[in-house]
Amino acid sequence: MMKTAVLGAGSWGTALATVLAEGGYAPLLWCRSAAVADEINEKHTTNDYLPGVELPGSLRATTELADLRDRDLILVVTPSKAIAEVAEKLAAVGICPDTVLLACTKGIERDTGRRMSEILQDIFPDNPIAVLSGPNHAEEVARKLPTATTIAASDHEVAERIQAAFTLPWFRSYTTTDVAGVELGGAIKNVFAIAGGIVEGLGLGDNAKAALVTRGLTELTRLGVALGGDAKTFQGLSGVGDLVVTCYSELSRNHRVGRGLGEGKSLEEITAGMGHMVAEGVPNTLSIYEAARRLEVDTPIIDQVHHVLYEGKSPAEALTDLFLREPKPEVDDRCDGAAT
Ligand SMILES: NC(=O)C1=CN([C@@H]2O[C@H](COP(=O)(O)OP(=O)(O)OC[C@H]3O[C@@H](n4cnc5c(N)ncnc54)[C@H](O)[C@@H]3O)[C@@H](O)[C@H]2O)C=CC1
Ligand SMILES: O=C(CO)COP(=O)(O)O
Repeated sequence: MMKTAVLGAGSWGTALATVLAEGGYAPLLWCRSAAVADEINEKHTTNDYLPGVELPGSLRATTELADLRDRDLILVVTPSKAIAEVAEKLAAVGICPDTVLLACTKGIERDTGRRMSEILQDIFPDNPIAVLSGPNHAEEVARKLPTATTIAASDHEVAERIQAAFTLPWFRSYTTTDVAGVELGGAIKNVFAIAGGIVEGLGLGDNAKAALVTRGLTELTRLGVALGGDAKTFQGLSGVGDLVVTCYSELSRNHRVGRGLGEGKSLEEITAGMGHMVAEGVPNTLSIYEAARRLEVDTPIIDQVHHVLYEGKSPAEALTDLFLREPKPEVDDRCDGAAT
């Protein structure tokens, strides 16, 4: 059986560690904080991240990166802004060349536009790199509520090995070789999750939400294909699946950011109230907006979320500007029937 570890003990890293533990993989969870590691080892809880959840006894925590040296599979689940720094530290302690690194963080690096798996591949050029992403709220996974996800690796055999570790009566995983598509869906949907929250905060109703999700999928696909993903992948769990779950769910931190903005709160006020929790859509809106501008892809909803977050535009004005754009057909015949 593979020896496993998880790098990053926030809600998602810990929830994924519970899946591995339930499958008999006895994961080692690397925590930045000694207090979090002690709580996990002594009480089998992590009340700041997954309150009310009893963690499996076979899940052990450590603060020593060197303890991860002998692992066959390492899940990387820090926030996107920390992934390069933590991965560099792991590289400095050294891991085996055949250790598989599985990126579970959702985001795109600003300035370089690198996906999380590309950051890992640059730091670990000889190691196999894979990605896990889907409609997966940590709080539900940790409570063993039925969940499906996607595992991507350019080498299908690697994806299948990981899939075996993520197959339980309540956790199902699917494989693909479209690494870019899976990662891009998870990162880009964060921006639409903020927009979904804005729709709720403004009290705009269900028609508006359906329009956002549908037009959002068109926009996500258009940008995702331009950035190297396969259009079919965006119809799957890591694309439309994740878009729907975060646009509709109160569990989504990005959704909560958007709702606060719609209710008239400032971004600073909202993020201060979220404590240690990351809403990746906040930095991701910048990196994704900038990537779209570099490629000259039309992204009207992403543009408006950017203007609300970073240019002080009011959500109501952003909505009016979206609706009063030049009228156009829903499907553009000039583009082989692709939605415009
Ligand atoms: N929470 C969820 O339901 C899901 C989260 N994700 C993604 O997983 C990633 C991690 O999110 P969560 O676990 O939810 O985070 P979280 O908001 O629960 O906690 C953040 C974690 O990151 C750690 N951290 C912050 N800065 C760090 C640094 N510089 N070095 C090392 N660790 C650092 C904190 O100590 C904490 O453990 C994000 O990219 C998120 O989008 C993906 C799917 C589901
Ligand atoms: O990605 C997620 C669910 O699939 C978690 O969403 P948030 O980061 O918005 O909480």
